[in-house]
Amino acid sequence: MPGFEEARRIILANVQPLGEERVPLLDALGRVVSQDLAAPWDHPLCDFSAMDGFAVRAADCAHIPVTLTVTDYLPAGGSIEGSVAAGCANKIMTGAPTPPGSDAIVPIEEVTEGEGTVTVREPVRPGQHIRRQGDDLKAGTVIFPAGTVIRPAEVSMLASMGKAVVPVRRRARVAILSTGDELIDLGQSPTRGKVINSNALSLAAAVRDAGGVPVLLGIARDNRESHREKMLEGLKCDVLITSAGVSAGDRDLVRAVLAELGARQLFWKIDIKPGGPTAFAVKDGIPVFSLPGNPVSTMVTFELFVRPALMKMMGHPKVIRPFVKGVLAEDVRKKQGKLNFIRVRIEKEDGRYLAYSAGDQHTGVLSTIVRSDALAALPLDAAQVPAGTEVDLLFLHEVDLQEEPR
Ligand SMILES: Nc1nc2c(c(=O)[nH]1)N[C@H]1C(S)=C(S)[C@@H](COP(=O)(O)OP(=O)(O)OC[C@H]3O[C@@H](n4cnc5c(N)ncnc54)[C@H](O)[C@@H]3O)O[C@H]1N2
Ligand code: MOO
Repeated sequence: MPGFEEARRIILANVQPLGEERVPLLDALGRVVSQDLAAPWDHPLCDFSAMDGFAVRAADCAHIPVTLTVTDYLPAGGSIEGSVAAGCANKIMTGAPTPPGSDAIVPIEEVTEGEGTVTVREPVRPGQHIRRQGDDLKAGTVIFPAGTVIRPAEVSMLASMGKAVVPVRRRARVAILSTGDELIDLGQSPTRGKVINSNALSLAAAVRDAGGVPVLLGIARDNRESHREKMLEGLKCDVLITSAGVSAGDRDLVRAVLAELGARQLFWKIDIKPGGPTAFAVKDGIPVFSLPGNPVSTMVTFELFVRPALMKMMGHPKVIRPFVKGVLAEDVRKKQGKLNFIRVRIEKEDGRYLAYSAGDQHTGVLSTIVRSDALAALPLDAAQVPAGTEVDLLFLHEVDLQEEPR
């Protein structure tokens, strides 16, 4: 039986980046560049003024104050015809190309304007307040190598380089299959013994949150035919996730039917809690995650195993959320012999993360995961972990956000 890291290693060794597609720039947000992208031109395209003021010849201003004749006006986006002769200046606005002849910009605050003249009052250094052509990027250099994640800053750079369409890794299409005769669809009223298929929704939300595209297959009933039919449909996607039917029950058919379909099982059961019965298989290159049905186990195993795999498939160079050190704020009992991931609330005290149990840790208890900020990894061999123990935390969301100041 693999442990947590070994199971994740096996999974990541068996998934590969998906193909690429070209998408409009804004749709590339959060996606990963699939080919090196070169700059088609210099950025900036030409020398330009970084200040509202006057384009001058620095040599004319060696002795200040000096009065120069204003021969042109160059607003950003306006005339680019100006030039600066000896003893002259052009009025220029931020962003306008610097006129030939000039080699410095004097900000408006450092001059006195007259009738067709300008008097420079402060010393002038050659090159001051001029942004140079190609300072940011030279034509032909790689703007972003393949593997770059596109965030708003990358969008800004790509837009200024004229990249209206960007090659990116495909989003993973992830088939989600729930199994079980007790399940009913969202929208139906539950009666005793029936359970709304919430796992399909929590998994779909998690897939979308990871940047993938969920494909909801509905419910496979507890018979081989129903499993087979739905699984064959799911195997047309990039990934298949099944929920439930993977432990030791008479009707736990998931692994058996996957085997009949020719899926190669790489492991079943992991030395962790929750998520012990998780299985992983591959069918013709399609990874199949069989997650335990208890709703919290489904969500936790998605975070631990499926999310990194989806990230790798979608081209992300970094796929593993790191553990962050924290301190257990209270004694916790745990199952010995398994790495336990308990749901915790986090408070910050003197710069340290303090972890409090978020409540009942049974894997059917949703209110505990709703209340929790992180999972705390409690070591394999312990049965009781005392308050004050340093623990690894896996954050489920941002915890350091602050309220608006009053
Ligand atoms: N004899 C053993 N019994 C169990 C073991 C074991 O090792 N030996 N493992 C336990 C653990 S741990 C877990 S976790 C569960 C996982 O079992 P399955 O994955 O086979 O899931 P089910 O038994 O079908 O369902 C468990 C639980 O989750 C509810 N469920 C299922 N699907 C959904 C869904 N789509 N949406 C919402 N809730 C769902 C289901 O009604 C059950 O309550 O097995 C233990 N047993
Ligand atoms: O390990 Mo099960 O996944 O605890 O609830």
